[in-house]
Amino acid sequence: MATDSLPYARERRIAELAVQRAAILTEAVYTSKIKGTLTKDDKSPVTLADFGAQALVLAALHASFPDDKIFGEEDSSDLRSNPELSGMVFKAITDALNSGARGSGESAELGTVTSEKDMMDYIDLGIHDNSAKGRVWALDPIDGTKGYLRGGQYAIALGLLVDGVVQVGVVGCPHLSAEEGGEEGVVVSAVRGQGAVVKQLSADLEAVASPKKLWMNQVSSTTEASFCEGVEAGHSSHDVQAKIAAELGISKPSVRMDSQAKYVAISMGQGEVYLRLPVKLDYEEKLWDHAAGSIIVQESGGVVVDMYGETVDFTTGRTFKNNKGFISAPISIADDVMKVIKPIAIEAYGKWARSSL
Ligand SMILES: Nc1ncnc2c1ncn2[C@@H]1O[C@H](COP(=O)(O)O)[C@@H](OP(=O)(O)O)[C@H]1O
Ligand SMILES: [Mg+2]
Ligand SMILES: [Mg+2]
Ligand SMILES: [Mg+2]
Repeated sequence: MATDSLPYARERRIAELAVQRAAILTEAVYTSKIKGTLTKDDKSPVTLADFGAQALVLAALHASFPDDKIFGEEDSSDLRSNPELSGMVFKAITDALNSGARGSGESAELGTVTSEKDMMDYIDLGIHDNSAKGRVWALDPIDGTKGYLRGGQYAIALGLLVDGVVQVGVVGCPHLSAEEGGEEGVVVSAVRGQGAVVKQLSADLEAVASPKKLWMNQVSSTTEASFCEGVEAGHSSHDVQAKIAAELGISKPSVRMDSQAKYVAISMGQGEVYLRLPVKLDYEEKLWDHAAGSIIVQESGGVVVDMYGETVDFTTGRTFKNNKGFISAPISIADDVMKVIKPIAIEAYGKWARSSL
């Protein structure tokens, strides 16, 4: 029986279990032929698994933390106008809950989804928009949907903010291994001040007595580093990133990977620097794309700042209004990395001012 004695132990435990449960659904849909893909208003894709995973995780948060507010990436409007898709999502949820896989099955702490109406109501618990005050969860039910559809990496990412500061982060990566050649499927979690750990996604998560602690490669020079970046050229500027890498003296080619698996990979020592420079300055990064991943890097001995070296400000609602470009690096080289990046960012994008200053 879990004791939940440390601060945020219960939040971490429930978040891990909710992510594990959602991953049963996303993996089942991943291996099936029908993904129910739609294109959202911003031209990005969403699948039936994004909706299903959001319903399952928010049902769990509602059951365990009914007073907390939630930011969820998706909403139910596409399902309410599309009964066929809604039925498919509900079937995927029922199948996942009845799958017999580790983490499925009845649990009072994780709640349940008993009807399509229930499902849509849970999905719509994610509409909150004030991140500055109180307890707010940020969920990305599938981060890297394009990667998910391509057969690449994806993540289920859940963070908890308290008064605008991320305190807990859990990221499940069904296609990432903790070690080369190791079993695919990890769930990484972090609590501020308590470090980050990794478990197998297939494990009995509550029974893992001493999960492996994460610590980034504290390389002594940027020339020893390798860097990762997104696969999608529309999500970050591969050109600016290549220029930065050259200035840092990084000779190894970049590792391209979708989703917050990048944050997780560098936390596990698979690469050191994560570069995410904007393609266009008018894009506002989403809170759920960074909340969970960033605390995992910080708790693994890393630094996460924006491309001007500024602290990331999580208080501005569903999108970041005070930061552009996200950079992660181990503490050992973070200052050297930022010395190189800041002038390149100013040259490429100008001196962008924080909106609230
Ligand atoms: N123009 C853009 N610039 C930066 N990020 C973008 C973007 N358009 C979409 N994204 C975000 O990039 C995320 C995926 O990141 P990556 O490219 O590292 O895999 C997407 O998450 P979702 O897949 O959850 O929608 C989406 O929120
Ligand atoms: Mg999306
Ligand atoms: Mg995302
Ligand atoms: Mg998403």
